[in-house]
This record gives sequence, structure tokens and C-alpha cells, in this order.
Amino acid sequence: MTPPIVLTVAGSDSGAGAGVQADLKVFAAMRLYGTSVITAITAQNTRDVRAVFPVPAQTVTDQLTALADDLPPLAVKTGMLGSTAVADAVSGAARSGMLPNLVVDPVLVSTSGRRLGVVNAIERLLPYAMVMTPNRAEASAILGWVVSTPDDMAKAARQLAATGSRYVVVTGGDADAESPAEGAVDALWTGATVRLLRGPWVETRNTHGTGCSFSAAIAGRLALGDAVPEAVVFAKRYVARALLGAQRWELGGGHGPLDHHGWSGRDGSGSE
Ligand SMILES: Nc1ncnc2c1ncn2[C@@H]1O[C@H](COP(=O)(O)OP(=O)(O)O)[C@@H](O)[C@H]1O
Ligand SMILES: Cc1ncc(COP(=O)(O)O)c(N)n1
Repeated sequence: MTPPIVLTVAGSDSGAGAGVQADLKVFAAMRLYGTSVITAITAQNTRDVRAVFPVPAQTVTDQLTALADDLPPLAVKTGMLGSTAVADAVSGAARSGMLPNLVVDPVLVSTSGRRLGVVNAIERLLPYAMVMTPNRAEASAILGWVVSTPDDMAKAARQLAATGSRYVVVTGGDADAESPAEGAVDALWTGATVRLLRGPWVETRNTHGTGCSFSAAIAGRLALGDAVPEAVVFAKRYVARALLGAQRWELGGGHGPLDHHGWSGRDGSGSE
């Protein structure tokens, strides 16, 4: 059977825990054919982002049109865009219908604290989004108020629909140190109502690439024909399993990557 095509438009992470490399691992784990448009090259490991080399906007357009002409995707996710010029190139492609089932992960700052994007660049793309997946910090930056509790996340998800994105998921990962009492909560705006999605919290340092993997898995399920709410529920379970699998991995000295391929065989049922 020919695998469905799903595209990631994102930055390269040399440490391969986040960005394009993480997305392609998610697609492969889902038995999808992943393609990639690289928007920036980062010199990065589990500890920090040391340098960012932006790709010229025209080179981003060239990659997008090369794929549209020969390997058109059924769904697309965007991650790090870097500059407003690159965001304009990507929104131009979206406007001309080259980016169906678009999942926008509004990457602004890495887990390690480096700025990777700007709000006004991401805003240009949101009118074309089927779903956007900000974490609390990204939702706060876009809305201009601090999003913290599950109630805040629900309110933020509803407000962010005004950007033009049809669905919104505000994610509640990357909480500081202790496991939050309410578990891992995400708020999904469905166009009519907000649903709070709850899952078990995985206590681990290895959280590099959770947001990238979540948005990639949503795009993957959209390529397979899921509706957005089903795709989001799948992606949340996938990331929880990948976190659990890599819970005790020792890759690098900072925030390590996830178990994208289920190598650890840990599925959350308690057996290994
Ligand atoms: N420690 C954790 N345990 C369980 N789920 C988590 C954990 N950290 C993140 N998640 C989940 O991973 C997904 C991505 O969220 P998040 O980590 O907030 O993204 P980002 O990397 O953009 O900050 C969400 O479904 C969130 O609930
Ligand atoms: C190229 C690239 N894209 C995205 C992220 C964000 O991922 P995280 O929030 O896990 O650091 C990153 N660190 N690098």
C-alpha cells in the first residue's frame, strides 16, 4: 500500500529531539511518508541552542513548490518559522492551497530558552490553520495575558479562535518541577465549545520535542482522515507513551528526547 504523504515545515535540530527530525520520526512511527521543508538550521543539543542559521525565504518557497509539484501532502504541520519573511513565504503557499489540513505549532522559544520565532510572523499563518497548538507560554505571548490554570487555558483556547484557526489546543506541558495535581491537561476549542483533555503526568527530564511531536502526530492523523478532535486525542496519547518510554533514558545532559518508536515497549499499562 502506498503510504499517505504528510509534510513538516520546520527548523532542523542537530540533536534530533525536536524540529524536523522529531517530526519525521513521528511520521515514520505512524507508517506515513514524511516530507520536509527546512526553514532554519539550528546548532542544538539537549542543553541549549547555540546558533540559528535562517534559510532564505525564496529557498523555503522553492522547497514548498518542489513538493507541491510532485509529492503533494494530505496534511501539513509548521513548527519553527524564524523570520517574518519565511512566515510570509509559508502563508503564501497556504493561501494558494498548497498546505491542506494545516497544523500550526506557534514555536516561539525552545525548552532551553532560546528565541526561535516571533508572534507577528506566526499570526500571518493562523488564518489558514485547521488547528493551532500553542503551549501556555505561546498562548500568553499571542494573547498578551498570562495563561496558567486549566480555566485560563480554556479561556485562551476560545479567545485564540479569533486568530482564524478553526480549532485550537492550548497544551499544558513543561510545568515546573513537580507533577501538577490535575495531570497533563490540554484545552481544545472545537469551534463550538471547549473540552479539557486530561492524561497522566509523566515525571521526567526528557521533554525535548513534546510540542513538535504532538503537532506532527495531529497532522499525521489528519492525513489518515481523522477529524481534528480524534487526531488531538490520538496525539496526546502518542506523546504520553513516548514520554513514558524515554522516562529514564540518558541521552545528553539536558532535556533529552522522546521514545518516538516505542523501543522501550512501555505503553502506560505498567508492564515493560
Ligand atoms: N510531563 C508530561 N506528562 C504528560 N504529558 C505531557 C508532559 N509534558 C507535555 N505533555 C503533553 O505533551 C503535549 C505537548 O505539550 P507541551 O509540552 O505543552 O508542548 P511544548 O513542547 O510546545 O511546550 C501535550 O499533550 C501535553 O499535555
Ligand atoms: C528546530 C527546533 N524547533 C522547535 C523547537 C522547540 O522544541 P522544544 O520546545 O521541545 O525545545 C526546537 N527546540 N528546535
